[in-house]
Amino acid sequence: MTTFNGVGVSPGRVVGRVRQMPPAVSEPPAGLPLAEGTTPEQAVAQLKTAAAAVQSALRERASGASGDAKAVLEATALMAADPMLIKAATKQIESGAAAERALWEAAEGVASMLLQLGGYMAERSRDVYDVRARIVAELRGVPAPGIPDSDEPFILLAEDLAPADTATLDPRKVLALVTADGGPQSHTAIIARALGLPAVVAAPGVRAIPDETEVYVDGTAGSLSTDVGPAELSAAQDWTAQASRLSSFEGQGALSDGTPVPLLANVGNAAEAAAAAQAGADGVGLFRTEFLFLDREAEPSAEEQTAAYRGVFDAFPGKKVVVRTLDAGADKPLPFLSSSDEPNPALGVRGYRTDHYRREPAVPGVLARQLSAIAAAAAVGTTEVWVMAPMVATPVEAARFGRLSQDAGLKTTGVMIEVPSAALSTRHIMKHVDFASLGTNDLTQYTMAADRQLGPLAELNDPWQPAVLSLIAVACNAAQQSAVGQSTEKPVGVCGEAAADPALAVVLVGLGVHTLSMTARAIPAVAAVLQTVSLEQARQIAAEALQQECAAAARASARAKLPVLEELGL
Ligand SMILES: C=C(OP(=O)(O)O)C(=O)O
Ligand SMILES: [Mg+2]
Repeated sequence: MTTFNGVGVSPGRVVGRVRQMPPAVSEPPAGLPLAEGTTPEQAVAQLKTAAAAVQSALRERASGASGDAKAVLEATALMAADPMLIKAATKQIESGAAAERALWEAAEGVASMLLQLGGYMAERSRDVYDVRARIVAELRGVPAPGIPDSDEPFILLAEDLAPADTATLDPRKVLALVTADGGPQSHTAIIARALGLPAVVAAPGVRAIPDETEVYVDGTAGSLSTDVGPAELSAAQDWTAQASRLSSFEGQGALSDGTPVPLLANVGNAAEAAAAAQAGADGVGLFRTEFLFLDREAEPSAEEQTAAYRGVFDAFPGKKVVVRTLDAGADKPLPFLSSSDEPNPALGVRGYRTDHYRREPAVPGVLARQLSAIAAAAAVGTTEVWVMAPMVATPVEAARFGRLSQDAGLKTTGVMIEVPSAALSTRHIMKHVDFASLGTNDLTQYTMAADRQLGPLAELNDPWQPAVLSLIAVACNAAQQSAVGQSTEKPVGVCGEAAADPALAVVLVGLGVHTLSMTARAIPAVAAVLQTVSLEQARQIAAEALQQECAAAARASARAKLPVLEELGL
């Protein structure tokens, strides 16, 4: 029997056959000449045949897809036989370059031209890079990059998933995700939870499993086993039955004694907001606004921003939507805001810092203009709009952000507590803002000094680490202390992935967190577990977890007090 252990990041148990994600296509060496014995005419013909094959494969996939995936595939299929691309490559082949190198350079030229045009055209540069990789793979006779195509549902094994891969990830085809790399806060993990797919990350060795091998994946335990017997088959069947019981949620999040715990959604655009409202979310606890800014040459106009924010607000009339201002930095550089030359992007000019600690060539005022656009969108309709800044490290920054927001006409302002210094300064920070939201993804990476993207550090990058729980406790206690003598306590929420772990959700509430925001998919399971404990019990469970020496012990101590997890297969 062979078992591969990793970190379980999305619950569920399935049995299925695996498909390996092909490796990324490497760049053909610069100056690679035509192969001996190949004429330029032959190379051009090979290129055209490869481009046509890629186009028809993409068209076929598009015909079987729907929604966003269909649109992505159709746009990419069109690009595969783009005359401009083929013409530019032909020219290079005629001057002696190998077809794959010629295409690589031609595509670079087309993509940078599209990027210069900006807006919609700039977004098409992604399609150019995608077809380039596919045509080069076809010329080399290796599998096409990206999610494999299959008529049968399969378990996807990969190194890690890039954001672009997930656009074509069809949850009806992919039964589970297991990656050799990637941490609990990686893109793979976030997508798996959003789609409700069982997933394991940081499981070294799984890339050697041959395609079509039947395996059992346990996304709760974080394991993959090639030994599939009656016990595994029945565990998978039980999960399917339980999953359908946990697929919907109505009403409001609350503990067994009636203590309300609003369950909010993390969203990134209007479509996700509509889906979250449908799933019963009580509002939005984290609206990530990056989607509008990434891959853009210039800052989006006030009108465009206002329309995009309205799209999200409209999904939650009369409810709360917490908008997080732009969180970009050297890891996601924007030409008008940040530079890409920092040695340590996670510790650099990121999030709120891009406003106050701005460096050339960034333009000033991006944050103030974003706040005005949010205020303009909030002025119409009944949505209760709150704003918060990411990456705030000091009370002084919190005060500056509060003033900027109020100047823009926004009433309820807050900050994310995702840097240890902010957690330790909560008492002072709360004097300047109306609420705080704990970003446990970054709080964990900064507390543990462990890059959240790195699979090998997954054990450190675990929000169950007692040091992380201690900082959360410090922040919650300080928020409570700062309310002494006041009529109401300023709310402290959690909007990191920790909120989506039902056992950790209980601990967070026990530590003093008021609201939990997560991917909408996770809400039914979190709601089901929260309603089995009283506030007093949650406090005891949290106190015990806090006493433990390591993440595994903290998790085990909480789980032992929550028998409902076992009953629900979570
Ligand atoms: C919610 C968070 O923000 P992001 O994942 O977008 O950095 C966090 O850091 O926990
Ligand atoms: Mg963060």
